[in-house]
Amino acid sequence: MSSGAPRGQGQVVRLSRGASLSDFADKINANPGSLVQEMFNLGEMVTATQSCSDDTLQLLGEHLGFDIQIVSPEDEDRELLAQFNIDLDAEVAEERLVSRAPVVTVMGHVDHGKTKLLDAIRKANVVAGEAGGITQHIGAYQVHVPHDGVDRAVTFIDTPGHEAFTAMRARGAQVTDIVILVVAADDGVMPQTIEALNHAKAADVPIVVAVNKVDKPEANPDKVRQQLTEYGLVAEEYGGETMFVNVAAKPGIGIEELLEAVLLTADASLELTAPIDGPAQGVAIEAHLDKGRGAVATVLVQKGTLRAGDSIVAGGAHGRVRAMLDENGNQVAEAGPARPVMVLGLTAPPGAGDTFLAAADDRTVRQIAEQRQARRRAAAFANSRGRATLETLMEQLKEGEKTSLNLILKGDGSGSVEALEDALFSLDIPEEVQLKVLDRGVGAITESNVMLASASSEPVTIIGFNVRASNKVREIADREGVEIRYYTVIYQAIEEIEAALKGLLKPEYEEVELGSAEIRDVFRSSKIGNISGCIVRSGIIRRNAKARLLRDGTVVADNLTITSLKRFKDDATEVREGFECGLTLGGYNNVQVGDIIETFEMREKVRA
Ligand SMILES: Nc1nc2c(ncn2[C@@H]2O[C@H](COP(=O)(O)OP(=O)(O)OP(=O)(O)O)[C@@H](O)[C@H]2O)c(=O)[nH]1
Repeated sequence: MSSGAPRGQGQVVRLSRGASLSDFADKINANPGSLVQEMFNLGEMVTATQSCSDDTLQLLGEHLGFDIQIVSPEDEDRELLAQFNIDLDAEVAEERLVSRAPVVTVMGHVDHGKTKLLDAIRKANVVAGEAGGITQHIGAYQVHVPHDGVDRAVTFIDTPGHEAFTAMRARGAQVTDIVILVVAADDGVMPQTIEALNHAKAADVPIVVAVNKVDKPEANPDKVRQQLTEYGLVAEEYGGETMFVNVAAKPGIGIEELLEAVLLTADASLELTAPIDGPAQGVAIEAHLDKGRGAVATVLVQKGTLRAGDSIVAGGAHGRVRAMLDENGNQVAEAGPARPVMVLGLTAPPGAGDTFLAAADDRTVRQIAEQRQARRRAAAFANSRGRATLETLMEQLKEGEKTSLNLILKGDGSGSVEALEDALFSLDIPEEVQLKVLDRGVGAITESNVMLASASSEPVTIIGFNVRASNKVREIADREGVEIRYYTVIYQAIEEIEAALKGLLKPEYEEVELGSAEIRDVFRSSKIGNISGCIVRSGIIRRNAKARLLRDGTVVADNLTITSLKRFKDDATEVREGFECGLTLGGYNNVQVGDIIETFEMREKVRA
């Protein structure tokens, strides 16, 4: 069947990642319908406006005789800047480089003392008599440390935890040079310690371990050292390369030693230099809208020097630097590399991790900002769904490509996660596939799991074993193109992964979520068992639909059916988001206030 789509003779067609057939059609002056038809002939049902995977675009391009070049958002931005003669990666002559302060992020398990440590570091450094002396939280601060008789600066990102770290990395911003991993000596290595460690490793950032709370009688700092060897962090005193420092953030003990360790680690493993002259470039750390002052953004200068009066663009915002303030609320006239400053004068708050740069004039920065905004709107519209899935893995294998299967495992108990991992690694894995588990942990699938997957250079699949992701986390996964697969029995997970590895994966049915409801009240009925009084949180709840019950993000019962559904006294077939209803789950009675009921249908999967 001929579609009337034009044929190319190897002409190059550049398409943005996640482009639709309609975008492709625009570039080759074709009717979008003709490309839909071509795809159909090739065995794929794709609509004209749906965002396509790289593979789909390549397949169609090859079929029609075009040389498809897919351009990433970062490349596009570089090209945009090149139109204004700006090259962020331009080589800088050696003699223009000066050494700069290391930029440090503090990560660790909940309550292990990240916030206290950041406070202690800042306090230890407040110079007596400094004007104002009132420190402000601006998202980052710099301290000065005497080191070998020289005054050295260290910059701290003042947002503890790995959320900010991964959010920035997901946007391609490498801000952190060193991670301080805080581990409480009375608690030892905990799940988020490992998570933080994995984030740092994935980013290839050296780690200094702060063994905190050593003032507590039950503190056991040696145990922390021992525990971390299992994760490849071997203390120097044990013959390894990682510096461990005992600290007590609350009374402020060991802070100087910790700063010393940061500088030693920086000097040993990093070459931290940047040009101090030239227009400033860097990253936005955090930003908000202030009633009186308008958009307020903390930026970290990475190259060049930022001055009051400069025209800057940060993400899709632009403006002229009206004033710059440091972490003590003092006005500063200029900020060089590794210096964080709060900037007033932007048209809107940029996103954390957005790059900023100073340019020649107001007109240039306005034009860059406008073009970025237009591009973001287009990208949001196309909502990239070019996701890597077990299915794509299988396709790659069929074509004999070498590939890797990267997983993050989350489960309802550490036993089940270990069992799953053991079973995975005992599979007969084909030579062409490298199986990697990037992270593992107990509990619901979190935003930070998704961000780690999204920031990874290779596609990552998150496996949820008896645990789920909240709607918000699911939305983020969709937006970032991260695949999440849920299982309730280990062998099913193993079977599917093995099938994908052997190129046999052919799931015929998929679960389509209908909606979710929260239990607000439980009524006991001697006749029909427990009735759950619910509010529908999303989608619809339908009678006879399949359901599962979640408590704190963990599946407590699966394979349930909504056997009766009522609105007030009347039977209902379905109840929509925002409305209340009463329902029963067959004979299942172990329901509690606060539980979430998720309902779904099994639908035949549309496959090429
Ligand atoms: N004894 C003692 N207590 C500490 C020390 N450092 C922190 N704490 C206490 O530990 C608790 C948690 O400290 P935070 O700094 O809030 O911990 P965090 O890691 O920032 O916690 P989240 O923000 O919840 O992740 C607080 O009650 C602190 O007072 C320490 O060195 N010694």
